[in-house]
Amino acid sequence: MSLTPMMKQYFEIKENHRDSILFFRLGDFYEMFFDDAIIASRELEIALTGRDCGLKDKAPMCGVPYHSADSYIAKLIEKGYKVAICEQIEDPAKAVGIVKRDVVRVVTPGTIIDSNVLDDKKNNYLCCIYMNEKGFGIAYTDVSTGDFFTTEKSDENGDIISPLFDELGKILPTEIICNTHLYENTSLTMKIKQRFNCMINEFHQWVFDFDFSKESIKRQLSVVNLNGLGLEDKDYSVVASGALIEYLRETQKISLNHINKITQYSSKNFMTLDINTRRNLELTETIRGNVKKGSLLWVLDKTSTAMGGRLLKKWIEEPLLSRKDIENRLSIVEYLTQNIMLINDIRLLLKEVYDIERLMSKIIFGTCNARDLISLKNSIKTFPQIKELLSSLDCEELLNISLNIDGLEDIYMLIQNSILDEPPFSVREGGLIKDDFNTEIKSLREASAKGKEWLSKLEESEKTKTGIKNLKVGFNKIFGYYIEVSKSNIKFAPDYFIRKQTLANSERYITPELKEIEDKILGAEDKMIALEYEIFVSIRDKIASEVKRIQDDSKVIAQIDALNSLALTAYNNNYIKPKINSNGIIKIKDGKHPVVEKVLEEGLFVPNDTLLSNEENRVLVITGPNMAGKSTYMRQVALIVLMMQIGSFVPAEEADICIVDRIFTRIGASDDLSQGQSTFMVEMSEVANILNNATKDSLLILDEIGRGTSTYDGLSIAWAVIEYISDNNKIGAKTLFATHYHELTELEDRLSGVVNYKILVQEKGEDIIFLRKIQKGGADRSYGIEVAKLAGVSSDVINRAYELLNELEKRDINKSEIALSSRERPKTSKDKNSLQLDFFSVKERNIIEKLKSIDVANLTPIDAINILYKLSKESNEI
Ligand SMILES: Nc1ncnc2c1ncn2[C@@H]1O[C@H](COP(=O)(O)OP(=O)(O)OP(=O)(O)O)[C@@H](O)[C@H]1O
Repeated sequence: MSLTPMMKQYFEIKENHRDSILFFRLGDFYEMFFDDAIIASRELEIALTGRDCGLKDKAPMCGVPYHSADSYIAKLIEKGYKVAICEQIEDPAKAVGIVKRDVVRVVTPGTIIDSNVLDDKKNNYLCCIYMNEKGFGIAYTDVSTGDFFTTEKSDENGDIISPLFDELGKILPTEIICNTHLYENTSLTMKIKQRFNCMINEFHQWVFDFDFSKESIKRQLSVVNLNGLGLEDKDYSVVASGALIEYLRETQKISLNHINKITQYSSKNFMTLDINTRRNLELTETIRGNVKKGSLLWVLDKTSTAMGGRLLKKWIEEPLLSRKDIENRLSIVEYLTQNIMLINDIRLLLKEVYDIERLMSKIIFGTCNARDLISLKNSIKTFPQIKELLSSLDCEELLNISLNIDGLEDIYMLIQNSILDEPPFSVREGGLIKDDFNTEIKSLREASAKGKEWLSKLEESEKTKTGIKNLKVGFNKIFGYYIEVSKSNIKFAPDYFIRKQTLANSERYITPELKEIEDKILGAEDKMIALEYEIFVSIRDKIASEVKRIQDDSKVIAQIDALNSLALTAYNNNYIKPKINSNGIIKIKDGKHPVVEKVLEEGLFVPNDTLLSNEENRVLVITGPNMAGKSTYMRQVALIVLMMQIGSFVPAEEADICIVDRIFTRIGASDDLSQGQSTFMVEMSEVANILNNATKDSLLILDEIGRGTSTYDGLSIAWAVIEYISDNNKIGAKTLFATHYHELTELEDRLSGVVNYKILVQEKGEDIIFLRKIQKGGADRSYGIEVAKLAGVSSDVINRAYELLNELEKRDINKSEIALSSRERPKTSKDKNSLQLDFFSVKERNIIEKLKSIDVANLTPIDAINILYKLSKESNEI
């Protein structure tokens, strides 16, 4: 027994696409066979059947209709498979023997372009990593928009893994291809896969070659050399970019002309945010639920176009470091906020602009329809007005952008003159092209219309001839045109009526004359459909040749949309324009958390001030009861700084902020538990990362460091961390440090730059009232049991907890007396007295110091009484 010719062809094609599920086109279906069929039938929940393949057993088979294939492909991609689409590549009518077939495209998570599957306001990145011991290059592209970026990092002896993760945390690719060096590091690839929830595969090692890559880039960009592309001395970037282009060539099979620019950037241009910080600050999605609602993006995004939405998201992910660039964005936002009418006008105008960035890729892939072209036409119509707006905003000067509208009029007129105003979705069923655009279309349409006139005349004459009043001419796809006669009138049907179909209540006939008319009508319609499609494709290709210009214009529109969105948010929420300083100060008056403020009922959010500097206010140790608002306050400061650095106004009454190079956060438990690390281990590795990478220009948000282990270990770690961070010779970074270890408030007196802050609560009987106000000083209690009570923990447990607390506090006092006497004192001073002072609390020490300074011998009795009264009052406040 041997394989059928078709199965032979199947195996030959499958051989080259072993890692993909092969969609094999047979008529109106894509069929899958053998293992592919077993997998697909399980994943898509479709029936598994069998097909004779020339062997003893039938081949397992399942299939999906051609017309609804997109949704099935999307489902498989979502489940982590690649799908190779195999089409008939010659006209079956002209084929000699078996019709030729080949794979026309491999769809992977990173190369999907179906707009039903992609999120409008999110890029879908395919990423290539080239890595060796000394460094890495990353190139990534969004095939649906044509964006292509690359960056690299090399460090002979340093850490290249953290920067790699930082970059990936920003890109969040859906698919990664990499070289063998990285792929063989299975623990690293596993970590990448789990952390970023993406597909990661090795690509041919021979592709990761500098000269080969150089040639690939030159071919893709149609340039003779790489000069002026920013890729000089960027060997890692060149190799990663070349390999990525090669992967696209291999999977997409067509030349992707919309990818015509490579943007090389350095991480030094943007604030570095590691993946934990992005998550903790909930920049683009929430920690719980991973949804946009509740994130900073949710508050800031008032964009009108999908392109603007995607760009704003990118801005939030890449806060700027250049003061000039930030100020330029801010000044446009400021101008707009002063002209709310202008903001609204821009919004109205931009609402008419379609996602032309993705539309151009559809044009390149040949998947756009006539409606898309109408949308393009309507978008282009707004361009002259948008251009005018840009010049009124000084965008050309401030942002160095301008809208190039030369020649777009031709595209507008081409679509206007050719495409009907409301064409169907399908481009293969006619009804696309205007009569006047093409004389042949006009005469074919006339012939078809005339045919329909003949038909109605024929109907009338047959009614007269036969006397059957309710006789009618109809059409269906299988039998074509027919004459229908109801059951009760069949007896009047003449002999020249040839029976074609019998229905329950009627009989259908044809006549030689009807057949003749049908041939004329259908012949004209078939020809017309074919011609309309041909004309449509030629128009599409003509527009494709303008891809670069339209893409550049779409980028300009995205910028104005993103700025307008920032302005509208600022206007609606009464944000203010932040000042930028170069002296390392973060000074905020009545700052608010942009998201919590929106979630709470209007007026309920309590604003707070902040003062951080390189000197006395470097590290703020923040204490306060559970639920008081410590985390909210710290995040609010980080978000206000970050908003300023994307060029946004900020939620505050006044803000004078310095540019920070990085924001680090260590908050709560991460989800690395799946990777076999304990909560505490994760916490400590995050702390290690911060201590290793923070600089004096960084902003650190540290929430309850050390709480993941025993009290004394945790306290000691937290203490040591503050010492290290506050030391100008080590890090000296501006830090907000929230803690329930009240012992840490002692550091205010020991370390320069450390200041205590507490968030106030008011005790009312057994209850506490959260005031949400921050104030200088340290808190004395955590009120954990009161908060547990508020949370609804049963009174039995609460009462028992109070009992235990009393018990433990008593024990703790005894223990701390012992501990204090055995604790090794810091050897900071040789002065015996000052060493002994360490035995006392800060307030006690202050009192002792005051007493020491009083000349007791010369005091009058009244003075002595007054002093003792004052001191006893102070000590009562302890
Ligand atoms: N300034 C504020 N104004 C009004 N409500 C606030 C404010 N800050 C925080 N809240 C509310 O208080 C809740 C608790 O705040 P948050 O989580 O910051 O407390 P916390 O002190 O960090 O608590 P814990 O120590 O238990 O982690 C928030 O969910 C928010 O609704």
